[in-house]
Amino acid sequence: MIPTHSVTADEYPNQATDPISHDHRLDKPEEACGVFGIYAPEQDVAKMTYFGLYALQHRGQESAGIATFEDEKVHLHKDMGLVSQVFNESVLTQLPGNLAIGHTRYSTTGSSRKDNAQPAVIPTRLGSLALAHNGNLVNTVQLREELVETKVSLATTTDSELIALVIAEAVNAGADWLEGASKAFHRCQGAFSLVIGTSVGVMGVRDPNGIRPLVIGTLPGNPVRYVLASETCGLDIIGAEYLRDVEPGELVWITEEGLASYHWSQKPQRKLCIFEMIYFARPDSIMHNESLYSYRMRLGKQIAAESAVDADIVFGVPDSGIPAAIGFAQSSGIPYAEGLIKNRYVGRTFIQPTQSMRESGIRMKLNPLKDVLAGKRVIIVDDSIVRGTTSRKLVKTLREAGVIEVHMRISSPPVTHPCFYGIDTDNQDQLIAATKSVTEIAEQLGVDSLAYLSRKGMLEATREDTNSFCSACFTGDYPVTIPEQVKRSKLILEKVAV
Ligand SMILES: O=P(O)(O)OC[C@H]1O[C@H](OP(=O)(O)OP(=O)(O)O)[C@H](O)[C@@H]1O
Ligand SMILES: NC(=O)CC[C@H](N)C(=O)O
Ligand code: SF4
Ligand SMILES: [Mg+2]
Repeated sequence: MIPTHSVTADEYPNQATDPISHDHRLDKPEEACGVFGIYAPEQDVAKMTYFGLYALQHRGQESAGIATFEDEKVHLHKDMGLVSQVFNESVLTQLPGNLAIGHTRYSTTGSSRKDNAQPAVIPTRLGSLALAHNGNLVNTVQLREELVETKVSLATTTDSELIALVIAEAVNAGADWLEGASKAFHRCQGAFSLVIGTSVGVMGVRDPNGIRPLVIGTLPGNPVRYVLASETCGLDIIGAEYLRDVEPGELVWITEEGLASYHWSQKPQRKLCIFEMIYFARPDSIMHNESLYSYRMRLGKQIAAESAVDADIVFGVPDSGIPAAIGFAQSSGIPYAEGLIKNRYVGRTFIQPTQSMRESGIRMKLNPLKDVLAGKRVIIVDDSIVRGTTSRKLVKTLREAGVIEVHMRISSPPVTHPCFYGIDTDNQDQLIAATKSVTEIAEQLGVDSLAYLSRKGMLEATREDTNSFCSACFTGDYPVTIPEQVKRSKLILEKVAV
């Protein structure tokens, strides 16, 4: 267990100790986070938040934190590590309150260190606010400059703290919580699904495009109490029932009076991240009234229809490639088998911060079943190829295990563009499909054949309006304009207008 300590909001540092220029990971997105919020005075809100974060652990594994509000008093505990390492029974008992918010982080703006862990707690004229953010702003530099100009001191190098500070600025200028928050959101550009705690209640907010998910649940009992979570798996774990999504451009305000809804943005236009559906969110989470497991199975069926090939067995790359592989097997009639066994104690390799950690992580994580594979023609299905690290290693491993033909099928299109909204698909020059054709990638990976899913197949399989998704990492068509200087940091191969 990692030793932890609890701090009150008053002890929270408010001096900038990590100037922007010293932070090598500023504006270098890596992943998306998990957020959770609950208003339930009759419950142990810290413990409920702990369980909610536990279910959202796949969204961020660097740090975790919980803030509870006990009337005017804020209790905050956060540290580096997994939820199970940061919290234990005795820490949780030091977090009493009527309401709580929580966060699991994968840093996207600001380095991975304790000061940058969330929730961010900021004092205001109306008392403290605590904020947990999933997403990534694209106007961080501009916001930071505006705040520095008004002599606001920064305690962290995250974009999330800036959101909290602009809310505080509006509140300190005389606005109430709701006015202050909606004023502040107009200054933020990019992806933000937020859960905000105050002494009065909990807010749930989504940016006008609803790029990152955020759902509302209800707890059984009288009066009805409300819960917010990044995904429905965060509701299931505490026995809350899924009510609905927070809508793009919506603010829900959960207090003793119940839940009130406000539409703070005049121009909401839904652009949910399609990568959440393909890979990032948990397969047991519900989006559009069905599990992502079902959507991913349909993707597998679709790629089987688009790129059939003869083989002896089909298997998926654990974990996230499995539903699509099952769909492929069902549709093609080729038997599904397990070809790789995953060491369940190794997490997501895609989200490791360095390439060498990713490389060693894959070997530790996946081991071939030689007796199943030897002498076979195999179809291996994965949800995505980003840098190509996983596939390159796996093909080598399969050949060593005696496989005679490797046919790789990917249940998404080639990733050609970086993400600026909170998932680390890396700089453009690191994306294998940004510089190579499918034939060249197949050669580099050493497969007998390689096929990706079509963009049309990916979008139509959602059974939703195909315009209601962000799919910029497959197209370069970014729904929220990226400032030129931010573009230049990652769109290395494109001609960026200056
Ligand atoms: O081309 P790459 O850069 O290697 O990235 C793509 C791989 O990373 C992800 O898996 P990961 O192992 O991170 O997580 P999972 O266990 O949820 O599948 C994804 O499912 C691909 O397998
Ligand atoms: N991955 C995320 O959603 C992280 C939120 C925020 N941008 C941070 O870096 O802390
Ligand atoms: S660019 Fe890709 S990963 Fe980023 S939000 Fe859009 S679809 Fe998701
Ligand atoms: Mg994977």
